[in-house]
Amino acid sequence: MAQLGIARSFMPQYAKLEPKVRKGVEAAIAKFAEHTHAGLHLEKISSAKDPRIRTIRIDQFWRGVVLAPETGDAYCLLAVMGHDDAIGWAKSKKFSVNQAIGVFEVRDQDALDEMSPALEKAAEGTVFRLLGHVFENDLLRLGIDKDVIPLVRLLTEDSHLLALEKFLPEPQFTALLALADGMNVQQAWEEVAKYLPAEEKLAAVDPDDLVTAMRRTPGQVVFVNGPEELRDVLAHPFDMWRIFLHPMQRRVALRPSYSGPAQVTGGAGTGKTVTALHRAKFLAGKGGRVLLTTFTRNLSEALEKQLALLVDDPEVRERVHVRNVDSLSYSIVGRHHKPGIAGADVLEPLWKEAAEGTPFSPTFLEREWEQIILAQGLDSEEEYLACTRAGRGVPLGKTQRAVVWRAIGQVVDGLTAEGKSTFHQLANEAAERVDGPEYDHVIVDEAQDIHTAQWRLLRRLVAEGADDLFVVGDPHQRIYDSHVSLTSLGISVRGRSTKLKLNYRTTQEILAWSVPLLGLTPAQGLDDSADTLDGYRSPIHGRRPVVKAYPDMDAELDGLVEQVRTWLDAGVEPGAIGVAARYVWVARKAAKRLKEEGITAYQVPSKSPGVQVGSMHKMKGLEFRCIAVIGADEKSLPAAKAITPEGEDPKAHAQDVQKERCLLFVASTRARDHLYVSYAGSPSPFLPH
Ligand SMILES: Nc1ncnc2c1ncn2[C@@H]1O[C@H](COP(=O)(O)OP(=O)(O)OP(=O)(O)O)[C@@H](O)[C@H]1O
Repeated sequence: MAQLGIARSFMPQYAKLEPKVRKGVEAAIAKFAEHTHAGLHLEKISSAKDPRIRTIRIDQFWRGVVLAPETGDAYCLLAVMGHDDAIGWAKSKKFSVNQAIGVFEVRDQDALDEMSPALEKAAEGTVFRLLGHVFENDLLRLGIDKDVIPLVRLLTEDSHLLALEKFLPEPQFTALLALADGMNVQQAWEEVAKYLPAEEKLAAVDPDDLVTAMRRTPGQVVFVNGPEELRDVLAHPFDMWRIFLHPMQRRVALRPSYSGPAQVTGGAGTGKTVTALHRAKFLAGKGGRVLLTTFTRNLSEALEKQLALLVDDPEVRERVHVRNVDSLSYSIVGRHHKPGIAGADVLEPLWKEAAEGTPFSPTFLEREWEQIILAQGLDSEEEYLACTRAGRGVPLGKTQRAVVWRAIGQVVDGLTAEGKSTFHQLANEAAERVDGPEYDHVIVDEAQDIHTAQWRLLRRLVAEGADDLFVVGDPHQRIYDSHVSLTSLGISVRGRSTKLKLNYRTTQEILAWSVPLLGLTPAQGLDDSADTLDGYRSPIHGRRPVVKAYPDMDAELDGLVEQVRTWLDAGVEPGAIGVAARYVWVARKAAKRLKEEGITAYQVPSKSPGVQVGSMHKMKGLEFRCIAVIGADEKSLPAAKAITPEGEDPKAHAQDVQKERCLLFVASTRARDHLYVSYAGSPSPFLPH
């Protein structure tokens, strides 16, 4: 039986085929299993850049593109396209084994050849060369193909190098980008080494052995063993994350063991959740009981769905318990008594009343409670008087602390009288009530927004040791008040932290627009170190975001309706369109207007198939093909109500402004293909000028 590899490039094309054509493809693939090399009718292509490329007939119109190495009985299915496109695609590609790291690589040789004259012309006018300082031997050591080096020698500008990204294999492009960014050869090698196969020691690299190279590159080619595995791969062509992990994701998710807590960070859309899901499957597959937790219920529901796609074995699935942190606290406390949850209707008047007659605002008091008293689990006035108030911007003397303690006590008593608590109080109670570890592994997604009290609970749910905690988050997406220091909770991820940099969701154009929204303040990581988005990028390209100004809200909503109609007319499914606003009332108004115009729209989270409209907070962790961010005006972003006055607490003020920036960033980076931003009146100061 022949060995059959399916390439990553094949999947999105297969996903778009009509069911009838898919059947044809499946029948053609089945032949691979039945035949040996000689028995298959594979057509050679004249004047192809690589002599090993073939096509296979699916029907009159469709062709599969197959790589058939000269020796052995292995094939790789690379693409499925209409006849002419298939021939054009197949002719242009060249396949090779990376000489430094032994992985399988594809490059678009036609495109590179076509670029060459333009680069030569640009190089004629200057002696400067972007990579002129790098020796040829070093380029080869970094895995740059010797046939590519002449082109590299012509580069005079960063933009020329960036133009090669689409046509070069990723490890080679990464090496060149690192060198162009000013890294030395050793530093560039560290970037390339991220693509090293998982093998402990790389065997000698044979430039002609494409099959071994393919097997070493599971992010690009998956070999199927038998019809069942093939059926499984073909059953979910849209969900490539199930099978084709990036080498970094694979290394992090499938590492046999971490000696203690591990952390994965990375900008929006870099596949952190995907990595967490694979880690959960991996650990449960080894027999462990896994808690996979996240921030909200709709996020935990999304995790459940993805896990169902990823894990076939019911016994393994059974061992992964998916629960958002609030419902976890609720159910643990619920073992002892039925908790009552205090909403804003209860809390707001209590804080207002407590602040009266004190020099402090209700927000200041609430923050002091959340960030100091609940976060440190302080139970008595003595403890509060003696505690350090790291993170707060205004020092409080003993007398002031006594006033604050009394005011907060009044709120807590008010809640107790009503039989209610907040979720953070509940987390504290749950942490006290658990008898001991209930899981072997705890995996936390959206970790940046988990409150310290909730961390204490999570810490208690798993015994300290190897593979206890796997923490996944992005401090640039912090949209709540939790400024957690894992180190201060005794959770050290030192030496076990990885950053993902490649965005899988959003186009480079959307990223380039969105990242500056975050401003210049570096984000504080959960491990207390500054976190930057250096190297964060996307290989996908598309349209630039559109920013529209309107005279008033009515006109802005008309503009929204027009934009949503344009997307719908272009064939975008209603459920793949998201509309985000800073305020819930604006989101409601937008949904109402869309409905009045005959467009089905629902508030997020909704399972119904319509345009998904919601506040920016509700957009956390979700993704859409198209996003409209509305109400991005100066009064809404930052939202005055959410900002502590600078005079009251400068630190809290700065954190609040940053949180508002993050919100806009989160909303904008939910878009896969299109981002539309609008405002009425004056624009938010966060928008690019
Ligand atoms: N290896 C992969 N192959 C294909 N698609 C991937 C891969 N990894 C992630 N993706 C896709 O990229 C998108 C973003 O992934 P994911 O939600 O895991 O990112 P994230 O870092 O958690 O994002 P955010 O922080 O914005 O919530 C998803 O559509 C996911 O399916």
